[in-house]
Amino acid sequence: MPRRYFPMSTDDQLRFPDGFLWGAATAAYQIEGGADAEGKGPSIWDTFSHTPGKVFHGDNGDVACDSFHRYGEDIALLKRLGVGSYRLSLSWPRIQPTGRGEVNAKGLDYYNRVIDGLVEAGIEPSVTLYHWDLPQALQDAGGWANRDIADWFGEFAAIAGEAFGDRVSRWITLNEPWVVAHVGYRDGRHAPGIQDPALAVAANHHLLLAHGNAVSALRASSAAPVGITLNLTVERPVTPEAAAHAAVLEARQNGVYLDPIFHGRYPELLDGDASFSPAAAGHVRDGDFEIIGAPLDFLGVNFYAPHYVGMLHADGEPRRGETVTGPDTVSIQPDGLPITAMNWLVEPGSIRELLTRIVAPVTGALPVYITENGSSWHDYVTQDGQVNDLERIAYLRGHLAAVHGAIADGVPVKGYFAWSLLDNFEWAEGYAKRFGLVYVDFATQERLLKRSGEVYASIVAANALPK
Ligand SMILES: OC[C@H]1NNC[C@@H](O)[C@@H]1O
Repeated sequence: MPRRYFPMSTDDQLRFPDGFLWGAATAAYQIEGGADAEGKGPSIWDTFSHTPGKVFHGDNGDVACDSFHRYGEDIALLKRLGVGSYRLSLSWPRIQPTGRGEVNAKGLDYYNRVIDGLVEAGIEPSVTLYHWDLPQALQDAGGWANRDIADWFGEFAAIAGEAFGDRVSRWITLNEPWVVAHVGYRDGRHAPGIQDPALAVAANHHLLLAHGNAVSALRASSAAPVGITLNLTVERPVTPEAAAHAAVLEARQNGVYLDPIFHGRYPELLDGDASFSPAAAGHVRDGDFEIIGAPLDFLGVNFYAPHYVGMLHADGEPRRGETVTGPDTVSIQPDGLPITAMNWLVEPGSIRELLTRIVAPVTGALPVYITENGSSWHDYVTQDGQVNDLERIAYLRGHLAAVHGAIADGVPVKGYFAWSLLDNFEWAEGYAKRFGLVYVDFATQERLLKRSGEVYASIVAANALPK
């Protein structure tokens, strides 16, 4: 990657390039509530969260942050942050209650209100078509394991493009398809709660076909740029012997999306592995890679933490900080690295490694947006009504400095969306894990800007990070 120098840093701060897009992100099921309001159909997360034992504390998204009613408050908070864009997602079953055919006009009305409110506030709507809340009726027809879903999703994308395409500033087809396929269909921790590797690998491929169909549908109905958001992993081997395993893990999470989209194939490293490669499992048909490889205008990258991997000791006993992950492999929590409330490592340099070692060699000059980055901590409101989330501030500063470094390395990162605007429904963790720049009191729905939100607002205003 050619090193490029531009006046990015003065003595006391790290300046981001002119026009760098600052944003904040949420997702429909995590904030809206209104689970059956105004014609919305059930999603797989409505079903899953109401299934005993699936979500911590029995939490569900029936009300969440009540953004179905309080989106005006959310827009006011975005204005307070001074961000240029808001990344929101559309609830497919709010727009198509059964996922196919009939369109719910009141569902379109809701998103028109939100999008119009953003435009009026001078905030660009960055819209994710799918952020995990599949219409239950489509899951009843096989969900992402049914190849027909690629057409159903293309139909939904066309409806969204025609309804909102004149005001949306950028489209993201899918959020984290790896999580959809492998957490939803392989280990079952997320909706629909299936544990079947064969269905997971089928879902992996059908998500990509759906993505390709959505790109075409959006191109036909909207002039806005189109991309996809992938949660990519940085696997760090702690010994030379673990390097091969680390490479396989990166192929299983990164390669199974980056390679089909940008190289028209699945990772060669997974050839013959039918439990991870859709090609080896026989799902690839003639013409598929032409659909999947539809040219994009940007790549969205979600990143939170690296993973350290090693080989199990000869005695078969995991050492302190090691968790067995296979017959001879372990994941490792290195001493001395902070961990968040989610038990994720805090290691800011890893986002720079992700962008320079994994993303840039694939995307080249294609614009990249950090569409999610953030951290969860045990936040609380002090007697004087403050949330002094100093750990989140440290995480934010560290990762922004690392993104700044990646830009200086020549990676064309064009924007950063903090995850998340609000504390919200953190999937299987329910409301126990807070990621927001804004604290939400779920009993009263009051929103309170945290110290990290104030710091983020000052970084956005300066387009720079104080050293
Ligand atoms: O776990 C934090 C976030 N990760 N990416 C997807 C989002 O929906 C999650 O809340």
